Amino acid sequence: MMQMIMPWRHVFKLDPDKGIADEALDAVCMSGTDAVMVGGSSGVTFDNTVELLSRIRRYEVPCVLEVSDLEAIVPGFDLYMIPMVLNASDSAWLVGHHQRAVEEYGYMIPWELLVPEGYIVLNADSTVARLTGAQTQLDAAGAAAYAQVADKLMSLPVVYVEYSGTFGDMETVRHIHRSLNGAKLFYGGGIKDADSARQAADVCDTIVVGNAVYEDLKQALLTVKAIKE
Ligand SMILES: CC(C)=CCC/C(C)=C/CC/C(C)=C/CC/C(C)=C/CC/C(C)=C/CC/C(C)=C/CC/C(C)=C/COP(=O)(O)OP(=O)(O)O
Ligand SMILES: O=P(O)(O)OC[C@@H](O)CO
Ligand SMILES: [Mg+2]
Repeated sequence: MMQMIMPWRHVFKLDPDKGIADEALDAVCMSGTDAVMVGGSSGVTFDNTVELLSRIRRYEVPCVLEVSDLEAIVPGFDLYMIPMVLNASDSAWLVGHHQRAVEEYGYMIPWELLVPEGYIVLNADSTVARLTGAQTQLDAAGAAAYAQVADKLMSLPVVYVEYSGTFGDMETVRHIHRSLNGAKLFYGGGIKDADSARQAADVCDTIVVGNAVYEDLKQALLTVKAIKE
């Protein structure tokens, strides 16, 4: 599974809770992005996830599910990304829901398709920060320390710096990137055009573009070419 995510530089994240027209979905899937990630922090259900997956499956682009709800785990994705929120105030978001999922799914879990992600949530004003009670007041060294726990103590393959909804502090992201040995660094939050995509791509391994797809698709599509030139 690491072989699959290693070369990713660009990912579009689509939210099953948000509608997307066929034409827009076509543009996203044919954009040259490395993968489409399906996920959101609220309103994700089994039905809206199945519906989105079946539409994306008309295309060749890799399609992965970022699991956020036990009730919305749908078979048929290429990979399952499993967020573990390192700076959550409640350990349910670090390992609790995960323990319940493993107990429930047991032997049915295709472990080779699971990719754990060490999430560091840094935008206090985001749904995911509120949901998980994330301790977002971290300086660069504090955030990098979480990243090193994920990378060096927990051997997680991915660290995900999550500024969902706002463009983050790129110096913090650079600092985190430099502190990693083995883990790949994903960055998401507020990337909405070519310029913000280049800035973020400069300081991480993989950029994730979410809300921009729904807010200004034309600009969102420019993020692919911008970082692949
Ligand atoms: C046969 C078969 C396919 C079996 C399935 C195997 C499988 C995948 C088993 C599950 C194993 C497992 C360990 C599952 C974990 C279950 C779980 C519920 C874990 C909790 C995950 C978590 C920490 C969720 C919190 C929210 C979060 C971090 C979501 C990630 C996505 C995110 C941050 C989206 C941004 O949200 P958005 O809505 O876009 O935000 P804005 O409103 O700001 O835009
Ligand atoms: O929606 P945006 O702000 O682009 O963030 C992308 C992604 O990191 C959300 O989980
Ligand atoms: Mg979003």
